[in-house]
Amino acid sequence: MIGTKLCGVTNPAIIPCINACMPTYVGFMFYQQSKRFIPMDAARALKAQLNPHITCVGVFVNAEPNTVAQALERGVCDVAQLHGTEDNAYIRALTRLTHKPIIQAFCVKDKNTILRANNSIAPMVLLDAGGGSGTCFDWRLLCSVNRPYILAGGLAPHNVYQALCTASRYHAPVAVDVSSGIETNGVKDANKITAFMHEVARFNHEHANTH
Ligand SMILES: O=C(O)c1ccccc1NCC(=O)[C@H](O)[C@H](O)COP(=O)(O)O
Repeated sequence: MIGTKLCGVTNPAIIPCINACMPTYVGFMFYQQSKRFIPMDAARALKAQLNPHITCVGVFVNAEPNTVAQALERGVCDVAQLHGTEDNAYIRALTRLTHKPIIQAFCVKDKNTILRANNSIAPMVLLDAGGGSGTCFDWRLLCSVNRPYILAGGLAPHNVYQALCTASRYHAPVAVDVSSGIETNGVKDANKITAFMHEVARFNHEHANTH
């Protein structure tokens, strides 16, 4: 079963739709320069309204390890996604402060990015095109992946099924991540969320015995 991560949630009005769809993860952007930035107090309030079986991911860009560890330890989020230039030394420093799960994001440009992701000491990597940009990378590069990963970057209801078909020829992701593709005019859109989740469920149903 391939999971789902709905990223950049800021609006309490979308929570009933998310609870009805039951994604694996919901992402909160704690990077102030992001147009999807949400303060930690507001994220905590949204988390309290989410079904407790949904895992909340805090997205950070080159934040101080202490800031990330505190958000995890105080329960603002369950998992930290590192979306800047954090390296293995940073991850070692963070894991001295917290044992909570970490996802390291990579903006895939070429095969070299995939090789760097393969060598990450983070328990999970997210392969993206550019943070929240709505653009895809060349999915054929996934032929070089040799570890569990989350697929991101320009996914949307119209292309997520095809992305999963292409990725699964090489190495299926554990989950797909989406942000821009479930928005209309910068706001999360219940119809697009439902359509995205439906497409992933369709793939899972049709490939039930192959992953
Ligand atoms: O979403 C942002 O604004 C963002 C800004 C800076 C770094 C990361 C950001 N998003 C992280 C995510 O996990 C997005 O879901 C991922 O990049 C995919 O975004 P999209 O291509 O828009 O689906």
